[in-house]
This record gives sequence, C-alpha cells and structure tokens, in this order.
Amino acid sequence: MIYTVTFNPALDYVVRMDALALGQVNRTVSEDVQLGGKGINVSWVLRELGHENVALGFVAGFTGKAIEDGLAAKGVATDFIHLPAGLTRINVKLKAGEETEINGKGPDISAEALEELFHKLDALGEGDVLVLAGSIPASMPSDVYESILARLEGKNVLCAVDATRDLLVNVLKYKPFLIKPNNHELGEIFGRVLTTDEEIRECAEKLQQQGARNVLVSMAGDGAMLLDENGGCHRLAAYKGKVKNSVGAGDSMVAGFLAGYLDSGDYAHALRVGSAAGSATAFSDVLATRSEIEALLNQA
Ligand SMILES: Nc1ncnc2c1ncn2[C@@H]1O[C@H](COP(=O)(O)OP(=O)(O)O)[C@@H](O)[C@H]1O
Ligand SMILES: O=P(O)(O)OC[C@H]1O[C@](O)(COP(=O)(O)O)[C@@H](O)[C@@H]1O
Repeated sequence: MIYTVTFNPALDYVVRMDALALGQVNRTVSEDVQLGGKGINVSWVLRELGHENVALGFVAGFTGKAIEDGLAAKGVATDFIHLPAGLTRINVKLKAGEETEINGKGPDISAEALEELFHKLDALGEGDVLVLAGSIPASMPSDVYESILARLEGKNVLCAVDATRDLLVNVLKYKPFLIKPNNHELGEIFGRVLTTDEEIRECAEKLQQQGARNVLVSMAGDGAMLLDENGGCHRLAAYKGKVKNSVGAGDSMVAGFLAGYLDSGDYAHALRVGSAAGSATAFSDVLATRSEIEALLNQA
C-alpha cells in the first residue's frame, strides 16, 4: 500500500485579485478553498492516477474535519491522528499578478500524538511505499523525518521525501528512494543560487553521494532533471501552456513520478508522468485530473 504523511495539512484559501495594495482594504475577483498540504496533494493525484493510498498525519478542529471529509469524498482512505486542541491551518495563496503564499505554522503536536504516528508506521513492510512531504509544525522535533526513516530501516519500504533543508538532508543516510527538491531548495542546501544545468546536476549528485537513490529536481517552468540510481541523468523541458495556479505542481510531480514508476519500473517513464502531472496542475485552477495529465503525455 502507498501511505502519505502530512504533518501539517492545510486548507488552501486561493484568492484572486487584480492587484494587492498593502495597508488598504482589498477586494477579491474570486476566492476558493482547496484541500492542501503536500502529502494530501500527493494522495489526491495518486488516487486520480488510479493508485489507492492512505493519507496519514495530524488534523485538528473544523478545518481538519473538512480535509478528512474532502479526501473521503475523493475515495482516498485516511487514518489521521486527531489533535485535541488547535486548528489545522489555513494557508493563503494570493494570485495578484504574482503568486504570493502565506503558510501557517500549524497546531502543536504532542509527544504522545507523535508516538501514535510512529506506532502506525511501524506496521509498514516490504512492498509498501511511504511519502513524507511538507513542513513540520514548529512544535515538532526537527529530526522527526529522520526518526521515521531510522525506524523503517531494513524493512524494504520505498520512501519518498519532499522537504526542505535539514529535514531533507538528514534523511539521506537512510537512502530514501526519492527526494524532490526544487532548484531553489537545492541551492539553499548548499548556500548557492543555481542558474545552469551543470550547477544543478553537480548539487544533485552530491545529494546522491550522500545517499538519495533518485534525485528529482523540479524547476517550475524550466522543467525537471532526474538523476536516477542507475547513473542516468534525464532532463525534460516543461510543457507549454497557460499557468493558472501552480500550487501543488511539485506534489503532483511526486505523485506522477511514483505512479509512473510503480506502473512501469522505468525511470524515464516515471519522469514523463511526473512532469505531465506537475504541468497539468500548473495549467489548472485545482490539482490536475487524470485526463488532463494524459492529454499532456499524449502530446509528447
Ligand atoms: N509554469 C509552469 N509551466 C509548465 N510546467 C510547470 C510550471 N510550473 C510547474 N510546472 C511543472 O511542475 C513541476 C513542479 O513544479 P515546481 O514549481 O518546480 O515544484 P514545487 O511546487 O515543489 O516548487 C515542474 O518541474 C514542471 O514539470
Ligand atoms: O508544508 P508546507 O511546506 O508549509 O507547504 C504547504 C503548502 O504546500 C502545498 O502542498 C503546495 O505545495 P507545492 O506547490 O510545493 O506542490 C499547498 O497545498 C500547501 O499550502
């Protein structure tokens, strides 16, 4: 079974405006509320691509309930831990010419609640896939992803990690199956701004040397680069289209990559499906549908 873990789910409040004037009353052109949080987006797109999966993580309050209900309506199984206090965050996504995001810090997660998650994950074994994606609430120990991978070591669970900085770097020693930094996040890890493919490849290779089996670097409208575990370096340009809302493009890419790999065992194919899923989401107001992803794949 595929499991996704979202420590910090969110409702994404997507607001469109002609322009944003700071310090003044602004009126929207339109607004919309979508389920969000990286693992939850991965679950959604995996389901869309025909892969059953279970969404794990922590939810709180009425916003958490909305996420559970929305996933159930989509046919994604959930097994969240319910926090006794606080509220699952609402992240604000402003579309006013440029895209501006305000992501909340999220509710506190107690040591007991974390232990409950560890207990659920201890049941995973051979043939299972685990996706750890997104930020962790400020109250959490910063080695939490590392602790999860340490507990799963030797169990042959395919682990994909989509996180930033130390949260990501510290899991590399456990040889995760997939990591997906974007080019900016990859640069941040090395304290550099990466501008050329050569620089991106050089940094991605370093993460591979530190243990990552496959490194997928997404570059928004510039496409993606994959260093696979067999020594292959694949570079794909992004699909061309009108960008409507790129929130969730990276999560869609992770879902597409995993679906493509699980369906074929082929990394080049996995990258194509991942790219199509990322672009299809960027070209849509919400997360991409299967038919939108297939339409792009059939273009190539
Ligand atoms: N503007 C865009 N045009 C075409 N494809 C895009 C665009 N933005 C994202 N994508 C696709 O989605 C993938 C992931 O997007 P990216 O923005 O790099 O991820 P993240 O959301 O993690 O930062 C890209 O590699 C690309 O394939
Ligand atoms: O957990 P984080 O890093 O705060 O990110 C949460 C946000 O990321 C998203 O999952 C979108 O992620 P991507 O655009 O990177 O794919 C939103 O749905 C959510 O609001």
